[in-house]
Amino acid sequence: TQSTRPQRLLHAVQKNATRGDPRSVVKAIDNFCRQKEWAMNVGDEKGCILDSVVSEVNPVTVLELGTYCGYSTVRIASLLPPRAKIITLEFNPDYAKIARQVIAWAGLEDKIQVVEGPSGEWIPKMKEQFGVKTFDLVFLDHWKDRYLPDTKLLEDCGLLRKGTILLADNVICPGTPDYLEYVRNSPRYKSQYFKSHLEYTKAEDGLEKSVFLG
Ligand SMILES: Cc1cc(-c2n[nH]c(CCNC(=O)c3cc(-c4ccc(F)cc4)cc(O)c3O)n2)ccn1
Ligand SMILES: [Mg+2]
Repeated sequence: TQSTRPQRLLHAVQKNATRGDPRSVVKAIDNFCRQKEWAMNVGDEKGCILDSVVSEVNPVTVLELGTYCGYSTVRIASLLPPRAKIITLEFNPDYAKIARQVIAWAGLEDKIQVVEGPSGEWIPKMKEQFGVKTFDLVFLDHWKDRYLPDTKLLEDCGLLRKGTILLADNVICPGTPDYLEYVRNSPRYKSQYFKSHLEYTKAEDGLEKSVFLG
């Protein structure tokens, strides 16, 4: 039977990356997506902006919304201090299966928990299920129409603290206009736009970094 794109991406990792070497996993995925098939990873250009924000925040507890094949999960986890953890939510079970294998190839399974299911259902369970108090960093990279409702849900569930950083992918392409309007106009956030390009293309896209002011 025909393989899927995530399966072909995983095979490219297993063929070209070194086990236990997260940076080689990231490079193998970027090469596959640039030379063979486009895929919706944050990519290397926006990935460097992600790296700089993660290094600046030095988070202990990270929430990622939208795992896909685990590219940004591996990118973030490779920069975290030893006892830091990432919880990453993925809606599609086939993507989650691939992501777990990419994460294992990078040797980062101890830092990462892949959770399957819709963000709207899992966010209210974070405290009781995973013993989370508040998140230091939230990377929004899931369904674009869920960025705003899920940000409000995170606020209402007390999962954000003064200084929590929200970093949102795709705020231009595919675009998240209602989310942008909210974080740029709400007195509870200080926002900054990092102009870049849609992964592996010349189309404009960017990341929006927003600090929750409490
Ligand atoms: C827990 C939970 C998780 C999810 C969830 N899990 N996985 C995702 C993936 C979402 N990501 C995207 O759709 C996406 C799309 C594009 C794109 C596509 C086509 C184009 F032409 C141009 C750009 C580019 C990107 O960078 C993207 O990130 N959502 C959903 C709900 N609840
Ligand atoms: Mg994205």
